[in-house]
Amino acid sequence: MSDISIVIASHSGYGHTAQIATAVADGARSVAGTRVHRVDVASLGDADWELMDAADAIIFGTPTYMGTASGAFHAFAEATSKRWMSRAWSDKLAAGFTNSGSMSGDKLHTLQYLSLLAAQHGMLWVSMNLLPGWNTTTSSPEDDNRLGFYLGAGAQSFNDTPAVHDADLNTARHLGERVAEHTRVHRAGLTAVAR
Ligand SMILES: Cc1cc2nc3c(=O)[nH]c(=O)nc-3n(C[C@H](O)[C@H](O)[C@H](O)COP(=O)(O)O)c2cc1C
Repeated sequence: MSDISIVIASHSGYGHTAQIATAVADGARSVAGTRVHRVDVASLGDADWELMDAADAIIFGTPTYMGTASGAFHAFAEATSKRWMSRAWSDKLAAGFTNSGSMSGDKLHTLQYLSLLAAQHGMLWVSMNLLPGWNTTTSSPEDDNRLGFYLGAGAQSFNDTPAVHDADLNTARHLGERVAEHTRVHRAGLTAVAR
């Protein structure tokens, strides 16, 4: 089977979400036969759009600003409307991640927004399938999925330091790996059906 291609299309105003995006990319790359590309949705060129058009999967990422995706990400989402019209991204796999300053910070709304964007494009959304951590007296904030999101990867970064949390990086790697694995399964199924 030829390599699959995954694009991580993300924005980061101050660098935290970019670190989460790197972890998602590392997770995806850990699956043999996966080519991973990163595009910054705040400064897209023709080559970036071509990468997304050719990808088997697109993983959307954005910080949560004012309870939703950043302005730069929203501008990108609007710019995808030409692809919406032509159904260029239908049946690609999709997933999402977000990062914000508060533990909740209304990140769920951002993940819902990302999944809706994917649904508008007719994409196939990949959830976390990672049970929540840090929800018993014996568990720890170092657990994977410490914030308990199912729809996508949620990360929390304190506003006064560039550091991001190790557990969130692990959670992001899990998402990237899961998307890559399912993208390979999907590709194999398409190939089998076409025979
Ligand atoms: C304009 C703006 C709005 C923000 N709104 C929220 C918010 O709604 N919820 C939250 O938890 N944090 C909020 N934050 C904090 C950011 O989510 C946090 O600093 C995050 O780590 C930024 O990611 P970045 O470094 O990738 O830009 C906001 C920050 C900015 C600059």
